[in-house]
Amino acid sequence: MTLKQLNIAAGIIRNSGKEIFITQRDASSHMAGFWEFPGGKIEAGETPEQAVIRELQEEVGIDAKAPVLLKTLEHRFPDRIITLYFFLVEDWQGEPYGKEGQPKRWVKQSDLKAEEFPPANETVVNALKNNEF
Ligand SMILES: Nc1nc2c([nH]c(=O)n2[C@@H]2O[C@H](COP(=O)(O)OP(=O)(O)OP(=O)(O)O)[C@@H](O)[C@H]2O)c(=O)[nH]1
Ligand SMILES: [Mg+2]
Repeated sequence: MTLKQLNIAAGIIRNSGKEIFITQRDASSHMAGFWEFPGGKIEAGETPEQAVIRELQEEVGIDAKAPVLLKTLEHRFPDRIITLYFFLVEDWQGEPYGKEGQPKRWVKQSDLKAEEFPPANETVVNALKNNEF
C-alpha cells in the first residue's frame, strides 16, 4: 500500500491578549476529537498561504491578512504522510466562530496542551507554550 501524501495549511489565530483560537475535529474525521488549528488540504495550484486564507474563511469565517509562515514539518501517520504549514495569523477581519458547527475556544498560549492536539502538532504547540513564537 502506498501512503497518502497530504499537504495541509493551518492558521494559528492569536489575539492581542495572547490567546489562540482552536477548534475540535469532528467525530467522523481523521484525528477525531482532537483540538486543532483550523485549516485543511492545500488544493492543486494553491500556495500554502492561499490555502490557509481560504480554509479560515470556510471553517471559521474570518479574512486573514498577511499570515506569517512559522514552521513547516512532515509527519508520518500509519496511513498517511502529511506536510503541515503552520501560519501565525494576528491580523484578520471578522470574528472567528465554528462555521461548520465545530466546538471552539480561545486558550491562553501558555495554557495550550500538546496532548489535546494530533501528534504532528507537538513541536509547534510546545514552542508556543514556551513563548518561542
Ligand atoms: N487543520 C488541521 N489539520 C491537522 C492539524 N494537525 C494535524 O495533524 N492535522 C491533520 O491534517 C489533516 C487536515 O485535513 P482536514 O481534515 O482539516 O482537511 P480539510 O479541512 O481540507 O477537510 P475535508 O477534506 O474534510 O474538506 C488531517 O489529517 C488532520 O488530522 C492541525 O493543527 N490543523
Ligand atoms: Mg480542516
